[in-house]
Amino acid sequence: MPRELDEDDVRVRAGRGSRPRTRERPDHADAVAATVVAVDRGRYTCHVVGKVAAKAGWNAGTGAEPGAGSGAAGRPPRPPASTGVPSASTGALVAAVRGGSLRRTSVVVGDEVALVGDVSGTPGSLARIVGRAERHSVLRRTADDTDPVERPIVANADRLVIVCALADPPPRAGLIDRCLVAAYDGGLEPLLCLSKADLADDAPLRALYAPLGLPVVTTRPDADLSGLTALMAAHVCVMFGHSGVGKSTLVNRLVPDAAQAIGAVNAVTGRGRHTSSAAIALPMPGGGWVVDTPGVRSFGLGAVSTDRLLRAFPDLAPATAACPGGCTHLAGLAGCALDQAVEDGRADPARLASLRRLLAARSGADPS
Ligand SMILES: Nc1nc2c(ncn2[C@@H]2O[C@H](COP(=O)(O)OP(=O)(O)OP(=O)(O)O)[C@@H](O)[C@H]2O)c(=O)[nH]1
Ligand SMILES: [Zn+2]
Repeated sequence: MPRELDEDDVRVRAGRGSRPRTRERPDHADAVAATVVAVDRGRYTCHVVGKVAAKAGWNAGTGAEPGAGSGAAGRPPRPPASTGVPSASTGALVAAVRGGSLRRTSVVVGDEVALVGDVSGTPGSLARIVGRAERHSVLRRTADDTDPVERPIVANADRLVIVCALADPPPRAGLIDRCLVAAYDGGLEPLLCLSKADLADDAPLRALYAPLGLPVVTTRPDADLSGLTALMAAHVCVMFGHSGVGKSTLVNRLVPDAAQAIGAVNAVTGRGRHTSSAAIALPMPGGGWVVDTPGVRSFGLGAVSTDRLLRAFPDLAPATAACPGGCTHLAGLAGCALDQAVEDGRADPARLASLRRLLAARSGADPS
């Protein structure tokens, strides 16, 4: 796998001990570890979590992105260990820019980074990001389904909370399906949050998603959020959903001082939130983080392959070995071995129907 050189490589391979240190080749022994909580036009707001403990795992390269190869294997996903979830009680917020060696490395909300320079966090100070830890998950989308360029949105999140209103706006299963594909693809555990349960019945959507075995919770203004908080506590959770489904309302209930926390981030970047594309991580009072993302209309999946999606269905994937070459496994195709597997009782028809819905969502067959 290709890997970009990081600054450690540069130092080791240069091999000239007497070489004077320059601004480009600093000694990063004193780097501090931080988590990126907001990104705004080249400015990174970082939450300092302590000293960089070990150099292993810190690099400036992007070669081994999870999801693209290994990360989403073996679905359904296991709940991740909560170790490494930054605690809200530690650390200052520091503004930073990417160091030169990271110019071609993506850094997004949730990335763990190494900072040098002015890490005081005092107004006007600016630190430099000189390393980015390997990611264990990446939520990514493409601009549209024909766009092969993946754009990471959030790194290292454990859970994708797909927020879907039961009414106003009416639920769009197509968008839920696409979010599910992105979660399975990126190594996040999806959960479905059906909001505005005071307005409509949740039974049809629950029935639709039952075969996938994912947690489903409903929320409404007149009931507490204990079901949702139990699933989110101590995890890094991305909230995602169509505009108007009630995401901000939920974030404000999950993080009672959300407005204040967002204000603190804005004060650090000094720029204000860039609403069209910015994600922001906010610490939850009970531990863990909620990453709020702007409402979307669609979710491009141009870079997700059939094989990567199939890994989310370990019960069905083996049967596809008998498919004709290039089989898309969509319904109505002659020779798709998944139909035979259902006929033989080796596969659950409801699971196959769900897989095919996601495959169709991925390939753009669904207009959502
Ligand atoms: N009836 C009902 N209305 C709700 C509920 N949650 C939110 N709303 C209303 O739905 C509207 C949209 O809520 P927001 O929280 O702004 O939605 P959003 O998903 O953050 O929207 P964007 O900011 O566009 O992404 C507001 O008028 C809320 O008051 C709910 O559980 N029930
Ligand atoms: Zn097939």
